[in-house]
Amino acid sequence: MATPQATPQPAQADKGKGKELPRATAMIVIGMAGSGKTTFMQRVNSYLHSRNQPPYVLNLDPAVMHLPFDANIDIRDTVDYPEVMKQYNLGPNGGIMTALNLFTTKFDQVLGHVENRAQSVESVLLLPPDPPPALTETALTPSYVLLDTPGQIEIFTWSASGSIITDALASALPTVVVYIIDTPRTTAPATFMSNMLYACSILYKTRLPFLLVFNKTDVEPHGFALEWMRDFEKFQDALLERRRTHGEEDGPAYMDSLMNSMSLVLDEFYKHLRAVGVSAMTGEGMDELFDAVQEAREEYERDYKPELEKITAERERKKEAQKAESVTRLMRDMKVSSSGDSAQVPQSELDKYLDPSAAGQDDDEEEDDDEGEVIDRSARTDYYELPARRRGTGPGGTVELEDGSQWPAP
Ligand SMILES: Nc1nc2c(ncn2[C@@H]2O[C@H](COP(=O)(O)OP(=O)(O)OP(=O)(O)O)[C@@H](O)[C@H]2O)c(=O)[nH]1
Repeated sequence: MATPQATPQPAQADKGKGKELPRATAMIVIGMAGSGKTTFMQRVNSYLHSRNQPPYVLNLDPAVMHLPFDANIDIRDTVDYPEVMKQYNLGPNGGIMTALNLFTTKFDQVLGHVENRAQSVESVLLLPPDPPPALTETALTPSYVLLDTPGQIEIFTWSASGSIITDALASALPTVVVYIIDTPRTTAPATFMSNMLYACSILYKTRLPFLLVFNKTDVEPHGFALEWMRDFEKFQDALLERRRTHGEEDGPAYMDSLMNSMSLVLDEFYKHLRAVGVSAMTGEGMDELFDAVQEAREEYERDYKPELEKITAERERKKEAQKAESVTRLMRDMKVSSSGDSAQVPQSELDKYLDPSAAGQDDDEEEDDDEGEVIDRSARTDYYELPARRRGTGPGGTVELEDGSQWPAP
């Protein structure tokens, strides 16, 4: 039977394979509005807590009013979404996009927190001085990093910040894209096809291991979807049947021939996909989900990691070349200025070329930076003294540990 502890300890599982993979697996949860992402996050979160494996949770939706689970890092702590809308005169979607862009500029800090917690040894350094006895080091070293994304799917999947966040995370941790589908709303062949095309576009954009999660199976079992994915003739039969029973209701008849052709094209795509059915509401299918995540992690290690390493090396090479070019340009400019033909290069300019991180760091700017600091709520030394409400424990049901602290109930 599948359990989340299937994630191997790096010391054993990855020994002898070059650089050790972090113990944690990142799950980026993406889905159409209303597909059940938040409920799914809550379910996965409480499932892992019930197995004494609290995940490390990131909320990237700045507009969410209420989070029914604890988030270690919450975009709302760093970016004030209503203020962003007001200041930049934006509507709700523009506001979410801008808030995400602003947060992305701080994502190196987020990665710092995540990487520290994902490595078992370093995580000890982040433990509060008196962690409750019920929470052992293993429990505080997450095996899973969960990332909840904004409800408006395109804001994450088709924005530069979404790509930056995905790429950065994938270069730090084994990462899996979890695509949530609202099963009851996918029973019409046309809707199913649209959803699959969207999934296909995300897969090709991220190039990461991909997992289709048919949610709400308590309302509609996902068997029909698996059948359509396995056998395109079954999908084409369903299309014919739908046309017979619904007539032109789903659109003009020529759409059917388009979908017929697409089902053939997507046949190859389906072969590379893992699909599971879950009910975020009842908790059904969680074991199969973690089996599939474990398989996806192995795929990351086998196929994606070597590719990523190649890209990273190439990027480093380009950066070095750019740096060398800047220095050459600077030296040329300095020669001109020392001959008295133009103004001297100010020291601050020199600093910029020689150490870009040191450029323009006066006291005021440092203060501004502190304002947008990314907060790891769980790494605060006074974390356990904070009232449960401040720690984000929502009313979605909690369990009390031996020391009296609250965690989301399974
Ligand atoms: N029956 C059933 N309902 C579900 C399930 N998962 C989610 N829902 C319901 O679906 C609705 C949407 O769920 P959310 O978790 O808010 O969906 P979301 O994708 O986060 O929504 P946005 O944040 O708007 O994108 C809610 O009414 C949930 O109660 C499930 O497994 N079964």
